[in-house]
Amino acid sequence: MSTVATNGVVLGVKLNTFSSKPLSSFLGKQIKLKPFSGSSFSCKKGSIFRPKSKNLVIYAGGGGELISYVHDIFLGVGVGLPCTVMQCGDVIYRSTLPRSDGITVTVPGVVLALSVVSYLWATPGVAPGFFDMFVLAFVERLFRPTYKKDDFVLGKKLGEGAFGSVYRVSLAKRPSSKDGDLVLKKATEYGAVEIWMNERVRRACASSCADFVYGFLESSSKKSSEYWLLWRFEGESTLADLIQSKEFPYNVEAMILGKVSDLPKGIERENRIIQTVMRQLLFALDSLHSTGIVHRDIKPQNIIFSEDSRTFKIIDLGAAADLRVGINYIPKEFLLDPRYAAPEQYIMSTQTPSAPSAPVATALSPVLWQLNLPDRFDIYSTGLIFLQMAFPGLRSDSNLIQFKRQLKRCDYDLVAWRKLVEPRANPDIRRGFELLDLDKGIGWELLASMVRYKARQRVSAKAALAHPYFDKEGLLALSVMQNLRLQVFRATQQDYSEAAKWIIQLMAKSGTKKDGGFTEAQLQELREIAPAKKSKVQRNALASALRVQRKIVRTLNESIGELNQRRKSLWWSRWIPREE
Ligand SMILES: Nc1ncnc2c1ncn2[C@@H]1O[C@H](COP(=O)(O)OP(=O)(O)OP(=O)(O)O)[C@@H](O)[C@H]1O
Repeated sequence: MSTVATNGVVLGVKLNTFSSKPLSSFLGKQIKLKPFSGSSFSCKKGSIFRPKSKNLVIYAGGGGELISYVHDIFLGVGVGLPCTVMQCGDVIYRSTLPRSDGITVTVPGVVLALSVVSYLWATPGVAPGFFDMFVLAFVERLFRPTYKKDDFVLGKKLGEGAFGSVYRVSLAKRPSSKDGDLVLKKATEYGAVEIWMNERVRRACASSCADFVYGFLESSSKKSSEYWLLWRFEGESTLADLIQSKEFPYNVEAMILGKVSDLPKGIERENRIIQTVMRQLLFALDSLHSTGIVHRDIKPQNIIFSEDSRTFKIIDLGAAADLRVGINYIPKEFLLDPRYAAPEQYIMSTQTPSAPSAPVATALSPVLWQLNLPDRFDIYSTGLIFLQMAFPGLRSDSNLIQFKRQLKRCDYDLVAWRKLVEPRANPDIRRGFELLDLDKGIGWELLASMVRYKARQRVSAKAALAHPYFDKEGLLALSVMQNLRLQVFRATQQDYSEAAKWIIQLMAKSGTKKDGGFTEAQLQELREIAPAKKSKVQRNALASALRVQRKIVRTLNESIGELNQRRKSLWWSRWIPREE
């Protein structure tokens, strides 16, 4: 396919009416054609074309094929590939061409357009990200109120972490406002990341996280510069405070519903309350993940109850990673809370190179997201919160850590853990299993799909929200569609490694040419079975070599990550306002 409006080598010319030059002088010459009006005209290679204003008939072909191919592809989107939508014959005369009467929709065109749109909108969303960064963020900056250090009157200290202190504050200019209707965090480290994440969240899914007001770099103090972050005061209690109370979950019921339920106290009522908390949590997480942010520090201490909206919201985005542009791509080990962290240390495989630059990271983000499923890190932590809500015995730090040790000994298999503890369980543990076993064990099923060793086998926040556990009437009242959904959910939660083994066995015939199938050696490769045991000395040498190799790869990855981090911090920290 070639477009005559591009440059090319003249393959043949034919005098039509009049020409002052001999025909042969054009042959094999590199010529430059000026695009004529409506230059989107194209035709098959070798076909003859007669420009209106010239007397030459030119065989199109030669150079410029690549440009014209790209040109044709773009023309093809939604319009159809040129010669499939134009009635191009072998010999085309412009005057005989049908006049284009708008866009002609073709199947390949629609498929191509849909594929491009789905890629651009797939999590974490390249296209919405582009709009967010270059339009929404810009417009927001024009209209948002700005603050500086002297605008605040500090109140009570709410918390002090390793990376900053948090205070209730009020505005100095508005003495009438109730003391402390704002929360201020003075962050020494990770403040810039937190400002970035909070601004992204405010634009994309404001209801998921605490209501962020403003963040800036305050460098006027004698100490090293600090990032100041400002939120609206959401409420007094975090989920950690609430679950530590003996009254949990009844203390949450009144807060969420605004009244106390008439139902008698018991596991059914408790289950309802826990369901509501889990639904709110998963909803917040789903919104966060849909916009490409992974929190990485989900724990009851970072879930605040918003008194205004009567919902639980997420706070503390200092350890979050923005997978849309690759900020905080490689996590810092010490940021992860060992009590709630998933077994994998990294949200992205260490084989995934650190994103080289924001545009490349953005363009690749849907692929990297699907390859690594980084959101499942938060799902594991949320599963542990679910577990703590169901089992009061696991609410203390020491018991949670002991549970994690037990689970590790059971190869992170929650079903195996249940088999281990249930026979000798105390009444508290037994009550927890009873609660999860309501409605044919639908709560247990959801929990087990969240707390899994392999990230890929964990359910996503969106899929968890669609789980029948959240249907008010319980499993017995499920409609046909809901039952179908449950079956689909169960099918997607299967571990297919056994099925894969079975298929491999089926494929294993004799491995001869006559019977077909794989040879034993080929099967060995497919099963990824370790090669036959080597001698002890050989094995030791091999193991040491592998260890060294892995260490080198890990160190390289981490250093590249660090370097990129520093390089990247240059571009995105320009978005963070500084105090004037
Ligand atoms: N928007 C808010 N409304 C009400 N309270 C808040 C808000 N944000 C934070 N807090 C309170 O401040 C405390 C500390 O907040 P945050 O976890 O963000 O700080 P941090 O310095 O990262 O703490 P840590 O290092 O302990 O995690 C929270 O536990 C919560 O009680």
